[in-house]
This record gives sequence, C-alpha cells and structure tokens, in this order.
Amino acid sequence: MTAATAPHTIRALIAPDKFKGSLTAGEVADALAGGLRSAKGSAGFSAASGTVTGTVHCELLPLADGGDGSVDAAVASGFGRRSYTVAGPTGQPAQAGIAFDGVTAVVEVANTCGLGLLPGGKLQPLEASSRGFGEAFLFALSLNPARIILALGGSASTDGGMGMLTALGYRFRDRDGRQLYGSGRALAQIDSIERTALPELGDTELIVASDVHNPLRGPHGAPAVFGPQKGASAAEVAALDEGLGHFVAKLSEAGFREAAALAEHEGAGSAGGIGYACLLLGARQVSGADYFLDLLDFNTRKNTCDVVITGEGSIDEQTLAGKLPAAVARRSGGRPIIAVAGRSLLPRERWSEIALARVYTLAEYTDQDSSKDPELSAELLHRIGRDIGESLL
Ligand SMILES: Nc1ncnc2c1ncn2[C@@H]1O[C@H](COP(=O)(O)OP(=O)(O)O)[C@@H](O)[C@H]1O
Ligand SMILES: O=C(O)[C@@H](CO)OP(=O)(O)O
Repeated sequence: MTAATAPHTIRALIAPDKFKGSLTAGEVADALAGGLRSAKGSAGFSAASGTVTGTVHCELLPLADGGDGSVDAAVASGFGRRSYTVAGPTGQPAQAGIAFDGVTAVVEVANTCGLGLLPGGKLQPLEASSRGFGEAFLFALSLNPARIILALGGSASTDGGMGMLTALGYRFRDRDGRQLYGSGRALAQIDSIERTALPELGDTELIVASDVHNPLRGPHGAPAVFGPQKGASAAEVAALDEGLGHFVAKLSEAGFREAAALAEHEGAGSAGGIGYACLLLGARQVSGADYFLDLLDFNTRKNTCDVVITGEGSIDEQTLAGKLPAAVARRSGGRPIIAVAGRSLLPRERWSEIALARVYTLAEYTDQDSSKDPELSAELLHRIGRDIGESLL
C-alpha cells in the first residue's frame, strides 16, 4: 500500500495575449483554464477512477500589447467602455469601443481600422485607411481626458497615419486640388498639405502604446515587415515604401520640421506608420506590453501564484525581441513560465532566452490548420490546459 499524499493546491495565473486571427486573449484564457481545472488528479476531474491529488486554482488575466484587445484590457482593469461608430478600414461603418476612466482614454487601432474589420476578410493593402482611428481619437478628445493612450497594432493599412490625420483636420490634396481620403495608395498622390480646423490638443498627454520598434521605411520598415501580412505583394511593398517617402517629403515641405527625423524613430513603423503620425503630433512612445501589464497590476497579482501561463498566436523572433510573453516572463520573479502558442518558430534551445520553461503549441496537437478555426483552437487549448494541469499536480 502506498502512503497517500496530501492534496495540494496549484495556483496558476493565466496571462496570455490574443491569438491573432483566431481567439481573443479572454477566449485563450478561458479555454486553458477549463482544461487545467479538468486535469486528471485535480478536484475538478470527475472520472470515476480519479484520485484527487490536488486542486488547480486559475486566475485569469487576459492581456494586450497595444494590438487587439487593448480596450478590453483597460475595461477589465476598471475603465468604462464608450461605443462610437467610425469608418472602418475601407470606409464601411464599424462600431468601435474606447475605454475611459475620467482621466485616461484608450483608443485602439485594431477595433477601429484593424485587419479583423475588413469586409469579407479581404485584404486591402493599398486601399485600407487609418481614418477610423482618427475619428475615435477625436471622440476621445471630446471627453477632455488628461491623457490618451493610442494603442497601435493589428492594423489593415499602411498609410503612415494619413487617414488619421485627415480625420483630425489635415487636408491632403492631389495636383488637381482634389481632397484625398487617406490610404497607402493615396500617399504618392499628395501634392499639398494644409492644417485646417485642427482639434485643440491643449495639455492632453498623448502616449503611443506599441510593441514594435520598426522605423517607418526601409528593410525594417512598416511596408517591408508588416505589408505582406496585410496582403501586399513585393511590388506593392515597394510602392508603399516609396509612397511613405513622398509623404515624409511633403510633410517637411509643409513645415513639419521633425518630419524626416521622426521617420527614423523607433516605433514610427507601428500600425502601418500610424506610429509616425502620432509622433508628429508630439506623442511619447512606451512599451505596449509593459503599459498594459502595469494597468492590470500584473506585478502584484503574480505574487500569489505558483506558475504563470502566457502565450500568443506565434512565438518567434519578435517574441524574443520583447513582445508580451517576454515582458510577462521578465516580471515573473523566478516563477516557472509556461507559454502556449498557435505555432512556434523557435527551437526549444532558445526558450531559455526569455526564461520560458516550456512552450506548448496547437500545431503539436493537430495536423489541421487551426489558425482560422476558433472552435478547433479552443478545443486544442483545453487539451493543452489539461496536460499542463496534469504535469503540475
Ligand atoms: N489558433 C491558431 N493556430 C495556429 N496558429 C495560430 C493560431 N492563431 C494565431 N496563429 C498564428 O499566429 C499568427 C499571429 O501571431 P500573434 O502573435 O497572435 O500576433 P502578432 O504577432 O501580430 O502580435 C498568425 O498569423 C498565425 O500564424
Ligand atoms: O499593425 C501593424 O502593422 C503591426 C505592427 O504594429 O501590428 P501587429 O504587431 O499586431 O502585427
């Protein structure tokens, strides 16, 4: 007869980012928690033969890094949500949400002009615009906040923020004097720029929360690195890069003294160059991952857990460069960090570079492509959660 071991409790903090294109951060956390609680050996496991060796307590903390889910993360931390209709990435109305707590407003690119809002999911690398983000920005300004968090990422456009600036009252005209709407394609057609009816920014502090450090143009710029995921062919990437060059030259001509220098600035290439336009307006840049981890009080919440489970759609070089799982791992104070992802492009010997104890991927659990299949993804995450639970008990 073996001596019975006293049941113990494992406290897991489930703190993932979204899996872009398939699941929100909240859905990822829910599916993992369901799996962990059903692990064989846990008090939640109901099979007749189950011996209870412990309990898994899950604390759910869906996160964001400036991309999709940033407004949701602010709302989860106690902000109110305000709904507002904006022009989506191709001009069709989109119901956007901003978060506001009376002092700070959070405005998000992904829920105003993001990839997920393209009609029929059809990518529009040249036509998509950041105008809707500008409209939400204006709405946030009308609430008189002390500061606005401009959450950048997940955009459908590569327009250098031209659409956003148009919504804020800048007028871009072609050589025949026709007003341009603001899109990647329109960048090359700009002949003149006027500043008209600009909103009063007053003392409002503008903060860009983004987790990419790319400059506006060049081999590491917005078109080259993020254009292909928005559907741009090699020729379109080149045209967008050239268009952005023309945009910068025209802004310099129109009296923006910093226009050329800011194009080189780290983060100018976030959200198809909306980062650049925000910097032109005087915004300060912070790490999106760190901003939202602070807002959701991660440092305190991690203190009461034994293990942290984080993740994102794709674990890759960008993750190592400081995306959300890396920021979570950096703050976890020596607790074991398990990452879960749709796919991982990193060999296991590189996990330790950001202190990941283990990486689970959906790709290891199926032969099918789960990247566009939320139901399958949630089911696989449930299985992974169960396996993680069983490995911990
Ligand atoms: N359910 C899934 N199954 C497999 N791969 C996924 C899944 N969801 C997302 N991915 C992969 O992750 C990529 C998005 O990466 P992610 O880390 O979520 O976003 P980003 O890099 O923009 O922050 C997708 O293009 C896809 O390759
Ligand atoms: O919107 C984009 O162009 C990119 C970079 O900001 O976003 P993500 O990192 O979500 O792919």
